[in-house]
Amino acid sequence: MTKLSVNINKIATLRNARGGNAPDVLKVATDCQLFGAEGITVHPRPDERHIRYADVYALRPIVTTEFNIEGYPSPEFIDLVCKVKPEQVTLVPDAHDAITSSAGWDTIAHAAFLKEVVAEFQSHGIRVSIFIDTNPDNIRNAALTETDRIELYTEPYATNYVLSPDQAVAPFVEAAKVAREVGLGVNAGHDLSLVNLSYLHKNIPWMAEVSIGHALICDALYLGLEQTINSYKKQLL
Ligand SMILES: CC(=O)[C@@H](O)[C@H](O)COP(=O)(O)O
Ligand SMILES: NCC(=O)COP(=O)(O)O
Repeated sequence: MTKLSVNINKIATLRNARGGNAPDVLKVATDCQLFGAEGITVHPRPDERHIRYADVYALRPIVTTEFNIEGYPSPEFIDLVCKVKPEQVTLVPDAHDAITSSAGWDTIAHAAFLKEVVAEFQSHGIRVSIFIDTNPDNIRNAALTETDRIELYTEPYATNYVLSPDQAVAPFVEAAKVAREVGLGVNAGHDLSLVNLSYLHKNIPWMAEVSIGHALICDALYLGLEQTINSYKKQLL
């Protein structure tokens, strides 16, 4: 079964817009799990523009499913993750000022660094996943770091899906097969949505987890908009 981990970054973006505590990130995490999410993902960025380091500590006791913390393994990030001890950490090669994640690791160029960081997290009992594109050499080299899993960076799949689902998914199926051959678990994420998720899952049913944020939170707004407007109209009768 492929688990759904809900990325709640965008809830924090909305909260931060006004400086108060609405929407409440902790309540949203609790409710996501109540409504069936099998994990909660956060990606604290250095500028704390959405999830803050303090949120990550506060979320730890709230997340009773699987807590997945994503980010670039800077000394501050490593310290945070080792203290919070999530079930999983996903290593992402983001630049300090990245708008969002836009590439996977070059696991050949960064082999020694990744191996060291993977070992450090695993020594704290934390499963490690490496964010990666579909290049088979990168995946084979990821296995040499002794990471537990990889997370396939699915933005190219999402972009190309609308042109040709078959062609879009093909490199991802090949990549997931290589990962399976070398003993790595497969996660996937970035720009997955109601439009493209089911096709990816049909083609790679052995994915362990997908983490979805942006589209899922947008859909939650749209799917809830009618009921919400009705509720407000009733206040004005
Ligand atoms: C690692 C990854 O795939 C990203 O999708 C990330 O978690 C999203 O980050 P932002 O919410 O900051 O765009
Ligand atoms: N790891 C991917 C993730 O957590 C969410 O990405 P997105 O759905 O916000 O693009």
